[in-house]
Amino acid sequence: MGRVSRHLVRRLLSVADDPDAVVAAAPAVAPREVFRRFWPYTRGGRHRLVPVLALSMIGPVVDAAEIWLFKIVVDDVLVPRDLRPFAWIAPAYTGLIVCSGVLGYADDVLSTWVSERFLLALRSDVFRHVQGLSLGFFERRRLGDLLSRITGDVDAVETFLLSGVADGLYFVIRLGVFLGLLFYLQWDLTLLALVIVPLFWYAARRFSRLVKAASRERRRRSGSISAIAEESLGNVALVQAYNRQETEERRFERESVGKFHAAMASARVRAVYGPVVEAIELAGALTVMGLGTWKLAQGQLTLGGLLVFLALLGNLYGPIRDLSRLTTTFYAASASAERIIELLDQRPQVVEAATARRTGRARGDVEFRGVSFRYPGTSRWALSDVSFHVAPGTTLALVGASGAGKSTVGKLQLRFYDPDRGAILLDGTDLRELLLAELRENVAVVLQETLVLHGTVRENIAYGRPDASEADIVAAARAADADDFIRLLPEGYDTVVGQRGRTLSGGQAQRLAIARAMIRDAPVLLLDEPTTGLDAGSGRRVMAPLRRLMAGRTTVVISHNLLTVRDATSTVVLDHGRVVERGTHEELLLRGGTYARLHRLNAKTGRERTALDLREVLS
Ligand SMILES: Nc1ncnc2c1ncn2[C@@H]1O[C@H](COP(=O)(O)OP(=O)(O)OP(=O)(O)O)[C@@H](O)[C@H]1O
Repeated sequence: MGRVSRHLVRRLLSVADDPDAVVAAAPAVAPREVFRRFWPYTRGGRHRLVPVLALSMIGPVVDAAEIWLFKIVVDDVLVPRDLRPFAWIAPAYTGLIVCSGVLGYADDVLSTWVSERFLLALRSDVFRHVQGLSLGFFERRRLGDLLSRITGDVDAVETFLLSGVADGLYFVIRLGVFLGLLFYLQWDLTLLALVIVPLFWYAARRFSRLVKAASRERRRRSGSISAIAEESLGNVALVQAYNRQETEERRFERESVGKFHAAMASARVRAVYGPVVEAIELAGALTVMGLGTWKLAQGQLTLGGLLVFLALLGNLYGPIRDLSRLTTTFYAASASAERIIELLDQRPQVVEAATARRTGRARGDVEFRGVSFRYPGTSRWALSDVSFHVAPGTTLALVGASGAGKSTVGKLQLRFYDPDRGAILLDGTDLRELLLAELRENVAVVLQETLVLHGTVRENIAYGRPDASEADIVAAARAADADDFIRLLPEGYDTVVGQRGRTLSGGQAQRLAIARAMIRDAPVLLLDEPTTGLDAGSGRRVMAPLRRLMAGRTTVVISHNLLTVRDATSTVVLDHGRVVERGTHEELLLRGGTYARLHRLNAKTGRERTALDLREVLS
């Protein structure tokens, strides 16, 4: 091929590059590795693979028998014009068709069962794995892309491993049956027919590489499309309030167009591949036909024999062509497999020690001992040498300007991350030596963002303790001052609150979260700005239930709200990740440091304070 035409072909089949990708392509993985990784998921259905294969063997045998009957029709009925053999040929034909119908049905049902079982096992495992990853992973990844991998890409792995392999074996069996028959009929013609096989393989290899590139791009774009849809629709209020619909549409369209181009590139590859394969096939058939006709003229072959040979040849080239086409399908599916493998290769940053201890219910003694922490991939210390101690049943308030590291303390307390230096202790035991589930059982959280699930009010409260009784739920709601408003909802405790509690007010959602923490009845309580986002009235209303919740528990409260901070047994002031002051409210005021300054500032701004001031100024 000349240089110009080679360049033309490359352009025709190339996939456009995208320098500012929303979702990056997963690293390439060799097909053998893909098999090694996913073969174990066939465990549940492996015993049924044997009948599936046995059934797929019968198909080609039936087809071969049909062609053989055709030979008999030509040589024994048509050429001698003798109708007698037809009396047994007709029922034999019918029998074969019925037989292949029944077996085809069994094959379909069984192979679908095996595939779906595989998908069931793989999808559940991928979900379980992703759910077990640390918070840090989710803070860096795009949710939409994860969803696209768990749904779309998992399906493609099935193609790679089961349908693909089953089809491959089926084609090999067909190939074997027809090749055997052809050799039996005319070994020299058969050898001649096989001359083109290397050409098939060469074409398949060249094309499959192009198909893989296009498929990778398609899957990556699918991930980007889901990611953008999830982000735009998930923040629809922001998008609409700021009239950003057009920008979002453009972003969405850019990825959709990218997917379109990738799909077109893939179609072009396949469209070129089809005729190339046909040309190779034709070359083989013509050569065979030439030699066959010469043999017919020489009387070495009957007409029926030649016709059957050509019919069988079509059946031989079929599976060869299908096998080579299968390699392109394989490569396309392996692009998806790579995206799943990349997910499965993610290790949780926080791992439970093999020697993790069972502690049962903690007393609630919390200590940070010289804790320093940097978020993965960042160079700034979010916390530097932070130490404090909270005795059981007491309250520690964490205050400081925005970005000082307060929420980070909460994340470390829940062991969403491990400190780089120092240790966090619960009842004197390093958190890294505790069972993760047990640690979290001992800590209840109420966060600034309202964590409300799509479900009924009852389900949302019982999320804190799934075995809670109806009486427990109502008691928790009462203690959280939520019972009154819940009863006024259209269906009371059975009212469905939208995702993230969209059908509730901020204060109501917060009280629901308090009820959930209440029902959990954990010895340690973590409150991250529980009154932020609420107006003065709602904030005050939440205070009483909060106090009830805090009573008798070790509480770490991150707050800008004077009411919560004043109640605290002691207060720690953080600045740029360091503890700059500590003491009680009065001590800190007397000291005249940061706390006192912030307090004075707040007194000045008084009622006019805005949400922004609240982040900078302690109230
Ligand atoms: N997931 C993250 N990855 C990287 N850096 C982070 C991450 N989360 C927080 N940070 C950084 O760590 C620092 C401390 O953040 P943190 O959320 O603890 O502050 P904060 O005191 O709770 O602030 P605020 O009062 O505004 O909630 C900030 O500089 C922030 O940019």
